[in-house]
Amino acid sequence: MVSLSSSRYGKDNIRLLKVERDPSNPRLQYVYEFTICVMLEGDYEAAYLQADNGPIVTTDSMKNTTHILAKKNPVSPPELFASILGAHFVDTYDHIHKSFIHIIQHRWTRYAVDGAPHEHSFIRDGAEVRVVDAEVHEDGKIFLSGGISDLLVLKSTGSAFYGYIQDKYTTLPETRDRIMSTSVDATWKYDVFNGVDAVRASVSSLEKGYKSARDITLKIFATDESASVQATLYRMAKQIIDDNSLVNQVSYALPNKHYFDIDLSWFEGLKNTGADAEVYAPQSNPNGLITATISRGD
Ligand SMILES: O=c1[nH]c(=O)c2[nH]c(=O)[nH]c2[nH]1
Repeated sequence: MVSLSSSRYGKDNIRLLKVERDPSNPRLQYVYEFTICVMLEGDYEAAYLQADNGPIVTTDSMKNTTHILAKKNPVSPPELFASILGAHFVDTYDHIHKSFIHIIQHRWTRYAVDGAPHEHSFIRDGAEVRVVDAEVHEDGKIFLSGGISDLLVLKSTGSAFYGYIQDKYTTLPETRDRIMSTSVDATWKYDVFNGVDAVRASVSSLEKGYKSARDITLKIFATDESASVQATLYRMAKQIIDDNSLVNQVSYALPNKHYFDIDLSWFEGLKNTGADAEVYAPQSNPNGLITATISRGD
């Protein structure tokens, strides 16, 4: 005896790029490139249990729907587009009860030519992406989260690490000045929205959520006299919650990308450790991984 405990299905890696043209100057353009995953949950058990395809909304149709709704709606901010897309499936099909939309927005940053921002030319400045998740229920509730992934940062001073457990397993030297580097993975959750119109009414807060989370991450990374990745992470998350009334939870996953001093004293007594360190050895593995979720209230 077995039973179907849970199931979800959909289309992953739907790719699209949308060009939006300024109404007063069609050469002034904005581009949005997304990779999207659409997943649905509902009453389609017969497809699994009886090989009955009757209740299946095809994953190919999900891809088509994504393209059509991107044509008919604004795609920015991605939180709004994810809500529109997710609501479409639960509103259109009675037997679909929940949809899960995951959007990765790839960075195309307008660049300057002869000192002036160019109207329609963009540069991919790094691997960093903006991420959005929308969980849309048929009763209209929309659970949104925004995020940043693969934002690679490094500071060459302003980070210390000492005072930790010293026991027979410890070899790590304490340091008052080290390189700190991480690839930021941050996620922030919003209060639940009641319907797409409520999301639409909060577009400016969603845009501000993304901009302020990114700015705060970069600013606190740079300015905090860091005692540890843990302490710096907490300050970032707290500031994001303090500055965004609709955000109720922030999570970070911060790999600690180590750069170790290289002892060169064997060569003519060269001093290259501690305060004398200038040439470091980047470590690819293993790496620390510091994670936490910080919530509003208790
Ligand atoms: O900021 C840090 N936190 C740690 O928990 C840790 N552990 C370690 O070896 N180096 C570091 N750095």
